[in-house]
Amino acid sequence: MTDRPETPMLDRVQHPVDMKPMSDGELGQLAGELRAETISAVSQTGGHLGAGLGVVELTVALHAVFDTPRDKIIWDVSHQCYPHKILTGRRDRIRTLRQKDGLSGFTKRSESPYDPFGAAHSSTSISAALGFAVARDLGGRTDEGIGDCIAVIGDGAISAGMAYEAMNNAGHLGKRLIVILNDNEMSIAQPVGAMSSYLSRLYAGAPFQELKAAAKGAVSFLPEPFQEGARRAKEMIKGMTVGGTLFEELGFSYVGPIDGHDLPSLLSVLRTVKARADGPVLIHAITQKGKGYAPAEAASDRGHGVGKFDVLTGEQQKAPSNAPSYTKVFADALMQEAAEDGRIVAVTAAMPDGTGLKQFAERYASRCFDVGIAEQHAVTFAAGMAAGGMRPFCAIYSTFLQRGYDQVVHDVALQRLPVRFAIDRAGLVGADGATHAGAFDVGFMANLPGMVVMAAADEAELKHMVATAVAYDEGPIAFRFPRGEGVGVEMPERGVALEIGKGRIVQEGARVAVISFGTRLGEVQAAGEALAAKGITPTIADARFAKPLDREMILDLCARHEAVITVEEGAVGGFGSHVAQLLAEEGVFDGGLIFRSMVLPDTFIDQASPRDMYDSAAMNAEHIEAKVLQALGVDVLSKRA
Ligand SMILES: Cc1ncc(C[n+]2csc(CCOP(=O)(O)OP(=O)(O)O)c2C)c(N)n1
Ligand SMILES: CC(=O)[C@@H](O)[C@H](O)COP(=O)(O)O
Ligand SMILES: [Mg+2]
Repeated sequence: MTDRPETPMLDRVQHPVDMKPMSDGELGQLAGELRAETISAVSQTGGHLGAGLGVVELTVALHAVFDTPRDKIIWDVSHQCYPHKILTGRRDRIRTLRQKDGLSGFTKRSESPYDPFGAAHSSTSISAALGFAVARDLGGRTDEGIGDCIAVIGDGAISAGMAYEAMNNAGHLGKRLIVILNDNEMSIAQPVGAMSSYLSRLYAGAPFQELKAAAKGAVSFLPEPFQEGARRAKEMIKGMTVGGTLFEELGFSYVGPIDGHDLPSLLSVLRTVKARADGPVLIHAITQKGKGYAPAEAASDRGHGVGKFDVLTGEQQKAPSNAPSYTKVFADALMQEAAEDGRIVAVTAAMPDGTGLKQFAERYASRCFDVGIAEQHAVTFAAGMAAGGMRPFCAIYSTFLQRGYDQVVHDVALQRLPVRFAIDRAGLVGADGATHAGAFDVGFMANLPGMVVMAAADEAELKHMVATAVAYDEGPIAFRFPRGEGVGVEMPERGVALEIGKGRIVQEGARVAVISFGTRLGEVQAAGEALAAKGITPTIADARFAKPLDREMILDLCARHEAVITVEEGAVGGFGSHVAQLLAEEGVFDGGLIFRSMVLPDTFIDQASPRDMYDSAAMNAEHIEAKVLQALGVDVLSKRA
């Protein structure tokens, strides 16, 4: 396979309508070329490879049978959408995936009418598709009209509660709705949980379709050649189980399992379902993540997320690294603490690799819990363990913790339970873009009574914060840290518990104090050096805590400086807002203090490198320098001249 494959059939497709005249044989050729083009594109951009490769045939079949964009295909998580993007007018930009000003790595309404619903967090597709179906039936309008509503959801994503809430509602409403369960027996890591085992049992050991094509309701949907087999299957299933599949009990017609790489079968089933469905239907397609690209098929994560790679060898480019990642520092520190304290347990919601807990699980199997994509449950489960005398660490990305917020409020904070929240991917994360930005956690955690909220300025601080969280049993405590590698500071042998609510002065200066919360500290220091060359030496402090604030330190800094500036990697409502509240309450503004707060702008920032994203947020060293000069009334332009 070359970097730019020959794609004569794919070259004929600008939009799905160009597939309509193709024969089934030509569609088969198209699928092969689409797979090659996907591999070629991702080799140049990096990104989510395995999931897209697993749905190539499904993507072709869906666009061949249905009439998008009138019919709505809603991809769950949508990390598998690259082949869909190639077929829907975006092939010319597919090599800009996940880059600044390029295509998003996920579906996005503003990008294309073929993306009727944006996603990136999982398990939303059935709810959204049902919403479209109800809108359709109530006479709602979109520019393209509304036809069939199709949710494509993975076996990992269907483990989340929201999917069941949606199926419960869909079964009750009885609207025509198509759900395709793309079952590749993989989440990012190995799938976990009873639902995963149930799905395996639905097809384990059985040939596709003829044996278990469907139980009762599904038979009528099947193409004629399958019906006799399905009838026989029904008889067999009757003998084996009480009632139908779980999906049928919820009110869906269940079709499957079918081989999701067998294009003729897929086309046949989709055409029949399109022609005959009169209520909710679930099609269970068995696929292979990474299908058709040996290095992805062989990888333990089936090529879930890859860097740029050599197509021929599969070898991925690795950026040189100067320091351990924050994630690794967290996980190592936690394992070190866990060796001394048997009450420490760890929880991840389907992200054992991403949170670093994989190693923890290997060493302390009985004390580490991957609960699947179930952040709400993860939080309350941790709360239960805390109530039961354990010291739970709930390791969740900032963006995914959003989903467990009521549980944080109602189950943890309200009961003052000592759950430790390790909030990874805080701040702007880069290629995953706005959906994955860790922008809001300081705001939504620090406003909760009794919650302690810390941010690590570097990897040594992170180690101390892990130790602080271990030692703190009075109530909930959270610490945040970003994606990517640390700054390379010297690391203590072991973390030391910090005094709760105490910051530190990093550099003494005059006139202006810059108080940093989190890893912008490096940029603040760089700004400090640039300012020193201009004759201004700022005092620099590391707040460590957004809650409780170090009132004494902050008020003292205000008393000793003309201007105070806060800097944080988060949206308004976070650290700076709490400082402003303190200063207002204490009447500090009445004395004429100049105060500025640097936060993320009030907009969702599209994907780019983290540095570029912070540039567009005006939060890099040069922006901090400019903010200091402006606060002090220094005319920046004439100074530069
Ligand atoms: C709410 C939420 N939690 C976690 C994730 C991280 N995540 C992205 S894809 C994925 C696995 C999805 O598995 P599955 O639905 O089976 O899709 P596959 O990758 O196997 O195609 C996870 C855990 C997410 N996107 N959203
Ligand atoms: C699609 C998704 O949500 C994850 O795959 C995410 O892209 C992982 O991000 P990290 O690379 O930061 O772990
Ligand atoms: Mg899967």
